[in-house]
Amino acid sequence: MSKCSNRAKKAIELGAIGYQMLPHFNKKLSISILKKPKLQCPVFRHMTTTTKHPRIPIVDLSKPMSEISALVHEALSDTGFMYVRNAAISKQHIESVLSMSRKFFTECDSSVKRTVEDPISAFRGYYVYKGTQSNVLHSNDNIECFSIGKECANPYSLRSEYFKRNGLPESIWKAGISKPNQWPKLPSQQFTKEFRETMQSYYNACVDTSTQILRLIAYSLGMTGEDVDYFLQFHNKWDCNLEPKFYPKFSVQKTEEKIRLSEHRDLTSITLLVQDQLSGLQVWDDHSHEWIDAPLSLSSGEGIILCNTGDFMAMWTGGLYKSTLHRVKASPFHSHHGPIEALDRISVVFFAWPNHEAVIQPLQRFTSTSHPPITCGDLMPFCYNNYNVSSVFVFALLNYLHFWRKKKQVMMLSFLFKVIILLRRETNIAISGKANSLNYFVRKIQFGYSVHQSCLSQFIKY
Ligand SMILES: O=C(O)CCC(=O)C(=O)O
Ligand SMILES: [Fe+2]
Repeated sequence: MSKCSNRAKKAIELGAIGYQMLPHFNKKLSISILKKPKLQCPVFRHMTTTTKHPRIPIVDLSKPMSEISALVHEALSDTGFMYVRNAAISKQHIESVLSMSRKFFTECDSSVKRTVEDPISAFRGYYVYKGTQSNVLHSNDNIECFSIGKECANPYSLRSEYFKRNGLPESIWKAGISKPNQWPKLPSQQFTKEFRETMQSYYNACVDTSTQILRLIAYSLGMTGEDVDYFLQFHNKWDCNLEPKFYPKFSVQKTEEKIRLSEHRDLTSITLLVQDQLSGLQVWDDHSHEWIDAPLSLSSGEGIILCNTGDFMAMWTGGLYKSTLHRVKASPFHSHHGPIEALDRISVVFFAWPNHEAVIQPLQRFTSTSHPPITCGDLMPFCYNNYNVSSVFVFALLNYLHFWRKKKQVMMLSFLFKVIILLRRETNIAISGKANSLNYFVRKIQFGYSVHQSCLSQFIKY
């Protein structure tokens, strides 16, 4: 595995830039399209064996920070992943959020889910996406999601500062991007109430846990006293996202490994994850060039959760704390007769983001990396499905020109193809009654362009 021919490397390099270009297929992958992954060989990654690895340590949050910070530093600068125990999320929290999510996904029929459908994927409501972006119709990689944001009387206030500062009229962002949580009316009143209470209380427990971890991260970077709250100032609105996911079960014909969610990095400060099956999540290990299983079992008797640092933490720390590729693999079991079954799976993911208007700059000791400051909200549009089309369109176009100059023919064609798809989509949106004003259209293009400019200069070297 360590050997990667130059030809393969080159091919990967070409492929890597355009990788996961369409954010509406997988919305958390945005930054991955902006930087060349440091990874050597995605093709070979698929060929490697998978091993369980002791390199993801368990950090006990009940211990003093001085005792655990070295372990945190080691884990986050190594794989960017660690398990935490004794967090503000209890075992009961985990059990109830997993069982409520399972109940919602498996017992509610599509008519109930449709009432909370989130067609523009603004991260509040129910939606389905393809985890591997496969174009094969029968590919079983649909992932059902139910997403909630911070529950508050006026969710628009969470992002208004950012959007006003950027001169975007409320009509563009208010109804779509900053909409309230969409709570489903479930088959019984009891279920409806419990579902909502469980989700909200789990969200709050995630906020408390993220607070603990962000302080611990600051400490592990050498900050003491009041400075351990350094990262909290950027998160004080807790405008984050909680997302239970359902990976349906399916039959596979061959014994080949089946990926259910493609490799990606998270556009977060930190991500917190629980899953209801022992296995599924895998983490790419840059040292051994292998996928590491990150098993996570409830049966361990403690409320252990998996935490990883995302792109924002990597920016703050000049890449010292990693934003590492990870993916979800199916857990197949062999029935004595008939085909192989891949088990269904529930995971609940909490994406902790900074406030939209928060300016992200490397910490002083990492300023040699000299990224220009960028706000969190500048990057988030890559996550918004509908809203974001122009940003992606402009991005694709500029990348296309960039490659054209470098005479990278293969990618040119691929980008051209993507540009055509996006153009078609954009035109449809502009023509449909939803966005019939030229002003809206032009604004989106301008916004997309400015996002592209800042992102490109920010991440191309990263
Ligand atoms: O479902 C999982 O275990 C992982 C999900 C994930 O990585 C993501 O949504 O970013
Ligand atoms: Fe992820």
